[in-house]
Amino acid sequence: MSEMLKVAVLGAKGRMGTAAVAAIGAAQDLELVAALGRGDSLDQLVKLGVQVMVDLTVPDSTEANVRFAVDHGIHAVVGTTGWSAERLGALESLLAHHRQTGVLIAPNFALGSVLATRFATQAARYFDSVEIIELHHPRKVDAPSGTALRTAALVAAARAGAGVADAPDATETELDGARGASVDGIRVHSVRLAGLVAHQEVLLGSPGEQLTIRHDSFNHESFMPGVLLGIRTVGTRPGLTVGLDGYLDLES
Ligand SMILES: NC(=O)C1=CN([C@@H]2O[C@H](COP(=O)(O)OP(=O)(O)OC[C@H]3O[C@@H](n4cnc5c(N)ncnc54)[C@H](O)[C@@H]3O)[C@@H](O)[C@H]2O)C=CC1
Ligand SMILES: O=C(O)C1=N[C@H](C(=O)O)C[C@H](O)C1
Repeated sequence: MSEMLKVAVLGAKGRMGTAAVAAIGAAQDLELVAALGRGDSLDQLVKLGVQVMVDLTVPDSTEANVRFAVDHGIHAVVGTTGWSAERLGALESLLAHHRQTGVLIAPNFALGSVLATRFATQAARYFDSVEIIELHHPRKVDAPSGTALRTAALVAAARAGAGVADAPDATETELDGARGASVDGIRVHSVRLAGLVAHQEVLLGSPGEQLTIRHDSFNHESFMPGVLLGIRTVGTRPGLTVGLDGYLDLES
């Protein structure tokens, strides 16, 4: 029997961390050797011989956690939000000095969400207008969601690449925030509502028609197949991968 992969979860007592601890515990090829919370020393990762660290913490902590992992040759699977272009650039520079180490930054581990973002990116060039509505539980600390930021960036790049004009919008006066946030020119609206988990709609419109691409996560289990895929794959993909789609064969 091949050796089990030694895995640590950071943020183990949070909503995602709790689900990840259960999913890893149930996987026969993975060994959960550390379940860390805020204030726990990362030195334990080294002492325990952790091979893959899963970061499910908060935007303020994740960068330092991942840099520690990379510095110690530990692969990292990251679901935490807050990875700006600047942070990603700095991480790539660090990884250039640690060529065997892999990092996956996955704004969303739910396979349906990854597909929805892909479909929206494919559709974006064919419509005059695109806007994104993301809807989450009210305990979420960041807005817009990491998924919406990623979707907007990909949609904007697809439209720019195809030479699509800006979406029509005659707004002259606006109450602050009424038109949402502009992410690379794409309007993103954030809803926080008790009872929700994680949901997103991409609205695409042209005269006389509308296409809506919606994804719903109804619980945190929905993210776990993606987390497990990330853990099993990250060691075979040195360098930085942004988006779980990088580990999926979506072209066939
Ligand atoms: N990529 C994905 O599919 C998903 C990503 N997320 C993201 O994952 C992150 C966590 O989300 P939730 O679990 O809902 O949050 P949460 O607030 O329930 O859990 C975060 C946990 O991390 C702990 N923590 C904070 N700093 C830490 C540190 N330095 N070391 C260890 N633990 C630390 C907190 O004490 C808390 O227990 C958020 O950024 C969220 O947006 C959430 C759901 C899915
Ligand atoms: O905080 C959450 O809950 C989620 N965060 C991620 C995001 O910001 O996109 C992923 C998912 O939407 C749930």
